[in-house]
Amino acid sequence: MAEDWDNESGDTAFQSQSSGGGFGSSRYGGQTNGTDSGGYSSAPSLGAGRGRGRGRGLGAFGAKTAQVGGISSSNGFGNSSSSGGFGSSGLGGRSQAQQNGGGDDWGDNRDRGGSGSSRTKSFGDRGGGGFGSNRSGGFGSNRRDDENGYSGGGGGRGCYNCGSEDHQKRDCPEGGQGGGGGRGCFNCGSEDHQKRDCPQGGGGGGGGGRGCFNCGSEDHQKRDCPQGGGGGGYLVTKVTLLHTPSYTPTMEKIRGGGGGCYNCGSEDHQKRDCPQGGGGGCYNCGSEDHQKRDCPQGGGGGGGGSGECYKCHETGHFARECPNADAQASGEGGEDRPPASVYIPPEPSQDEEVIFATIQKGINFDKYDDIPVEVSGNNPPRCITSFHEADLYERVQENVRKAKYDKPTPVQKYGIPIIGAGRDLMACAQTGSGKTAAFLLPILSSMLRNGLESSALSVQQCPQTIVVSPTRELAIQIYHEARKFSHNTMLKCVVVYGGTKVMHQLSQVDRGCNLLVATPGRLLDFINRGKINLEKVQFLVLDEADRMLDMGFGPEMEKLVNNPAMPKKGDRQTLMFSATFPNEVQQRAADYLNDYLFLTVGRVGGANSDVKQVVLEVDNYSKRDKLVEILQVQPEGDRTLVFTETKRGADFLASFLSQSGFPTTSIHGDREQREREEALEDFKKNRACVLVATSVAARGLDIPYVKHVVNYDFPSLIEDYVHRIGRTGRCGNIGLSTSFYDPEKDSALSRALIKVLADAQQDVPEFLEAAADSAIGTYHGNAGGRFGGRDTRSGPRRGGGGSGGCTDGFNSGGGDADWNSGGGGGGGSGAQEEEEWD
Ligand SMILES: Nc1ncnc2c1ncn2[C@@H]1O[C@H](COP(=O)(O)OP(=O)(O)OP(=O)(O)O)[C@@H](O)[C@H]1O
Repeated sequence: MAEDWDNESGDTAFQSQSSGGGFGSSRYGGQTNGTDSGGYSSAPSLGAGRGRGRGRGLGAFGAKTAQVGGISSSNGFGNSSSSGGFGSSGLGGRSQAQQNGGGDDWGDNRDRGGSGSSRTKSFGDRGGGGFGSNRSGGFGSNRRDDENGYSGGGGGRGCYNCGSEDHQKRDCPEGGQGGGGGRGCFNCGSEDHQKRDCPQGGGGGGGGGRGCFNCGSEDHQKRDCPQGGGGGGYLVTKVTLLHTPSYTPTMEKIRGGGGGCYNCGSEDHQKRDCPQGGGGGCYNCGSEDHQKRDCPQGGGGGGGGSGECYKCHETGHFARECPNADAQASGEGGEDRPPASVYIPPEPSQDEEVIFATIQKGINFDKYDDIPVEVSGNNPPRCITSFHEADLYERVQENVRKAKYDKPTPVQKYGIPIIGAGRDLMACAQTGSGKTAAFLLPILSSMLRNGLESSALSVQQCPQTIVVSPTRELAIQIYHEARKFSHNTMLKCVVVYGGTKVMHQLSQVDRGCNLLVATPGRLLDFINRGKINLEKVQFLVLDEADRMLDMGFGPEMEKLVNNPAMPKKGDRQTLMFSATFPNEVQQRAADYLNDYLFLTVGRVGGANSDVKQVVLEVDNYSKRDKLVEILQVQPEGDRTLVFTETKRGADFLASFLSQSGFPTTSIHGDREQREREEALEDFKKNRACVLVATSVAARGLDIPYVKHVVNYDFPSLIEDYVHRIGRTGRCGNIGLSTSFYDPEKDSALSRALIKVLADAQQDVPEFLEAAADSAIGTYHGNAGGRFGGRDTRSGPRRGGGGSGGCTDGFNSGGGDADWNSGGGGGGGSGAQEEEEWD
């Protein structure tokens, strides 16, 4: 589950806390990654120094053309609140240097960068260099001819020159000295002499630039610099990973040349005098019991000491007490991954046109009415047929009109009265069919009618509604929907999610909070801080509920519902929504629900039938060509969303597509939150017509004009497939999905895929049938009987209680025998649903 997002091969090498030096040196040399396009590297994944020093590094990037330029993490250098985080960066690389001379520009800047800088030539061309720390801790060596394109991280003991643990640098048989472990001269790159003998003169240790590392002048050395000495570095301030040909990252010196404090950035004092603390305890493991040099965990790079937790980078606790540790481990949508969250999201628009902007209904919107619906459980209320019948609060009704919702979708027709009647609900309806409004409209109406509780003056906020979402972007989207429907009311909606500055979001909550949308890690953090109190919760909503209850988020949800302040089930309303609900998750969900109704629109876990599904047999080596072929015939203005399984794969592909003439951006869990939001915005605004994404964008996102979803890599779970292709074909619009099926890798899902295709009346290719015949396993999905075809309470061969019927003759029971519809009103038997293949 979470591994889609955060546990990717190739990244793990960078993640060891104990080995990650504070000086996160990184290099993806020009040709090392095997792409024609030269070495694009995923900046975050290059964060060799992600360890103690949080130096994710400015990702090295060797691109063939200068315009394509290098994208890299915004954070590496000079993380403002940490002494660490000097990510050595190599922008340039062999091909850039050779073809464009582009390396010079970058190199000049970096040469002056002081700590963490390295010479242009060092990367991709010569290796060498790669650290130049004059302060604490780690280093990352960049070795020449490193075909894997990476070396660094440093921080270990042993020789800083050749990396061997058998000796120290001073005894290194390979010679070398000064900063960086390269052979030959660190100043001019020649292998004929050492830097001390360099005829071109040369700088001090660490980087080998000429002249002063502080101010760049060639007239003096750093130690004599009239501007004072110290660190410095460069930050990529333009962080949008928009791989357009015209893109050029902007470099800006931060903490430039200033000696000053490595902890808080102030130039008034040194780190040791920093009033903000700064590194009590061990920089390696965070313990206060010892210093880094005594750390029993060994390793350790530089950095640290910011007073923030090393795991989640929030203040107020150490890593060992981190309340977000579980969320970290689970890899929630990239939730709370380092580096420190300093991002302040833009204020939402007050412009009504923006607030009420929505996807236009498509030609199949009215066909929603043909989809069979079932409600099982005790005494379901009657469904509604129009918003007028919905008994919405007047202002909410008005906002529904402004949003141009003139008719409810099935999940709204059934869901709104169920929630309005105070019942718990587990609702499953196809992607893009309006589940968000199905829960928001009755909740907002109820809150407004029954009185709002929060006060901007309270130290603690007691929201009456909590909506949890598995990804940050989905949380933001739900928040905007809540704002839309509560427009012109006193009701206060707030969103909190990881990757953003904690203080900022605390201040948002302080303004008053009736409805809180949140990702789990940040929510639990705010609860632990005493900022959010759950005692007034009336509505607890789990959007993408099956995801929220699976192995990844299950523990967080457990903590949430078991919080002593949370009203017990029965005293709160618990509402769960998703397009997929595997049986085992349904069973887990039941623990949180009280006498709930189970609403299904269409088949549980079925794909949206407005999406044409094409499956192509494409082996790994042909995927790129095939994708280009597809994009070449894509009509102008259409957006294409391409899914890969790994974050690094997403970055490689995004870079490749950009260089192939398709403006492309990417979103995944290793990107800064600012980058993620900008990427999405670029895609929405068509500045990039292709978005390459991992599963972090698979669920819930409602992006206009996405006409085509491409599964470049097949997902590992059939539910992910259903959600991914559901990013198109929304709200009655027609969409297209193309999935590359690699027989070498994807056969385990062949049967589940056939079922999804057949259920949605799609063509099943012969190669897939053949694969399914020989596939091992008989389950629909790889977890065994995952697709809940019905309410699991009903047992085999039993229909649910059926709904009370719908006045417009909705097929709420006793419908098409193919569907597991309950007997109308009074229960009765429905057709047997196939839950498993065998
Ligand atoms: N009754 C309606 N009339 C017109 N448009 C609607 C209506 N209900 C929802 N929509 C629009 O349909 C789109 C999809 O809605 P929503 O995002 O709630 O779908 P969803 O079922 O939650 O999808 P997913 O399963 O992907 O999360 C949105 O743009 C929403 O504004």
